[in-house]
Amino acid sequence: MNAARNTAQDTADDGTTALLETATAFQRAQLLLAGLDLGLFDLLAEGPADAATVRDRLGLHPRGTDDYLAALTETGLLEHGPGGYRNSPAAGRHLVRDAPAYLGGFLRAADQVMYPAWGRLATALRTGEPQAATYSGNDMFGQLYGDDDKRSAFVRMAEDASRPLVPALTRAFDWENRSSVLELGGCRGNVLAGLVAAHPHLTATVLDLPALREEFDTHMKALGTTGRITFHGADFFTDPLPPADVVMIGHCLVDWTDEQRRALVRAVHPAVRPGGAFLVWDPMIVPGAESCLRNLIRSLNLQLMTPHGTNYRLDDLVRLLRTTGFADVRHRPLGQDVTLVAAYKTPDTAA
Ligand SMILES: C[S@@+](CC[C@H](N)C(=O)[O-])C[C@H]1O[C@@H](n2cnc3c(N)ncnc32)[C@H](O)[C@@H]1O
Repeated sequence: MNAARNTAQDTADDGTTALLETATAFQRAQLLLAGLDLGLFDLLAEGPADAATVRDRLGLHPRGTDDYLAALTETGLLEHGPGGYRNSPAAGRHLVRDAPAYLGGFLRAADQVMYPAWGRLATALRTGEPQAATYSGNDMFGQLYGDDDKRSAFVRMAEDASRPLVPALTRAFDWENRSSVLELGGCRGNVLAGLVAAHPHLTATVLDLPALREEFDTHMKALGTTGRITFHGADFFTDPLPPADVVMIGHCLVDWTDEQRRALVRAVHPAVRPGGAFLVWDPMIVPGAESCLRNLIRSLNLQLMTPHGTNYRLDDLVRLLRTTGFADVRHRPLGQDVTLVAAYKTPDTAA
């Protein structure tokens, strides 16, 4: 055997390095998730600390602490200077409890629910069965919402995923010329709260399962928006949908099968007032787009996490909206790999 063939250069060039990095990507994920679990980023939000202080304050064993902090520094999540370790700006914004853009709800779900389920991807691919340990059977929302901790964890995860989209959503549509908006699956009203803050003339309604009413009331109180947004407790598959100029649904159609998506879109059409619009935002699969791999992975995540969910193709949704009777369908990227689709209904000219 030629020893020169074993150089790092050779193995990198034949794809070994990239392949091994992919195979061990869970190790990098745990660098971040363990920091969250340990409270490291909260500690460093108080001020810089050296390794000994971190060890003492978090009760860590000396064996791994130095390497761990050095590794987090290499990832860019920590910075190291004269005062010791400190959070990077991104860690300070997103990994510190009480920071406005804290992503702990999503990251804890990633750690505690998604991470173990991804270890069973092969089983899911063989059986088609979800692998989340948080519910069983088909009534996912019924089971999650029947347990205070699971409901709270789910709601926070969902909000962390949609919160970064709100500023773009307030700008990506002509809200000024509409007066009412109904959000289907609008959860605790977090997205609508951002929307009405930017467009105070809007009359806004969240339609979501009745089990979320209390969460909604508490959240509106916390945001200081009580009375500004109405909660309509209903099942969007079986109950009548109240009419609005704009009906909106986000991070939601992905939870269902193609057949359920078709049924929901058909139910929405009569609820959109003439001249109004139906807005859908989701991490849709757009072949050839830079987001394609990430959204295919998100689709597999939905297959692990939900009884029915998959991401769907943008083209399929556009076709469905046109065949349902929407006159004009447009789309644009919203950020975070999410596409916003706006389907317009023709104005009523009979009057
Ligand atoms: C993934 S969450 C998205 C929440 C919100 N749109 C966001 O992006 O933050 C899906 C939402 O759909 C709601 N939902 C699920 N099934 C529903 C049904 N049959 N009728 C009404 N809402 C439903 C859930 O309660 C949940 O709030």
